[in-house]
Amino acid sequence: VNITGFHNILDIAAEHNLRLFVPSTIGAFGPTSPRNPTPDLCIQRPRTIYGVSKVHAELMGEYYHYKYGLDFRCLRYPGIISADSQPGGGTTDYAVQIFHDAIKSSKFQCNLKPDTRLPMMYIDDCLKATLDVMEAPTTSLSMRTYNISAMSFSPEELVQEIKKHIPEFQVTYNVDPVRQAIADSWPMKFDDSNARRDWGWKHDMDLSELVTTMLNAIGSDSRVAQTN
Ligand SMILES: NC(=O)C1=CN([C@@H]2O[C@H](COP(=O)(O)OP(=O)(O)OC[C@H]3O[C@@H](n4cnc5c(N)ncnc54)[C@H](O)[C@@H]3O)[C@@H](O)[C@H]2O)C=CC1
Ligand SMILES: CC(=O)[C@H](N)C(=O)O
Repeated sequence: VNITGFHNILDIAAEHNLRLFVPSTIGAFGPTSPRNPTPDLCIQRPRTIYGVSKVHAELMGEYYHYKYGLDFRCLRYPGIISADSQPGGGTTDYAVQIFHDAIKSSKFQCNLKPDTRLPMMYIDDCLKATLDVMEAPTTSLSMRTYNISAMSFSPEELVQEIKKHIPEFQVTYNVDPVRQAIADSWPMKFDDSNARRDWGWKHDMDLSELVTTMLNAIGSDSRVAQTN
């Protein structure tokens, strides 16, 4: 999807003079990238095929832009958190599963170390940034691939915020060495100053409001399910 399928998309977009958006990720960086903060432009040697495919997408999109004039736009998303979809097994998805388990049982087993800091963002901010960059005037874009950021937190910080709502909430840590190694190679904090300067990016939701929003959304879904 990120490589062969993407080549097809590039050719179709160039042929039909389309404006093309491609999501990249914090995973497009690796252990030799600066991590705190990680700027837009720095070394990118990810050690996952996911990250390699995303760097490929960023570079191919920018090649088509400079070579063929394709209006390619790309955002590096942090871990995206929403109540609308089940976690898909990603390295940041502990930060989605934790809310479901907190509501269901007030217990959660975390697969990352308590101090593993990663950039995160609520889905509404992700969608806002995507629409904003797609509607930005071309003349405002000094780059074609931008970091965007909202918050960075660790599992222990997230747990403390959830405990403000569910004091009995209990967490145990059963670290998954594969996901921990990936997380330890990713940015801890994003520098998104270029996006904020060029096209006015600004996030709306911080950690405290994220926890309130997610617990309310999943809590109400759970009550509806019980009623049904
Ligand atoms: N969820 C996250 O935290 C982050 C996501 N991203 C990127 O955002 C994009 C979307 O991610 P998610 O929504 O989390 O993924 P997801 O796995 O939840 O959704 C992917 C969707 O694409 C569909 N799909 C798969 N193959 C397809 C194909 N050949 N043709 C058409 N549709 C196809 C799937 O049915 C699914 O609905 C991905 O490129 C991912 O790398 C980047 C950073 C963070
Ligand atoms: C941050 C990502 O790109 C992905 N969702 C993951 O958590 O692995």
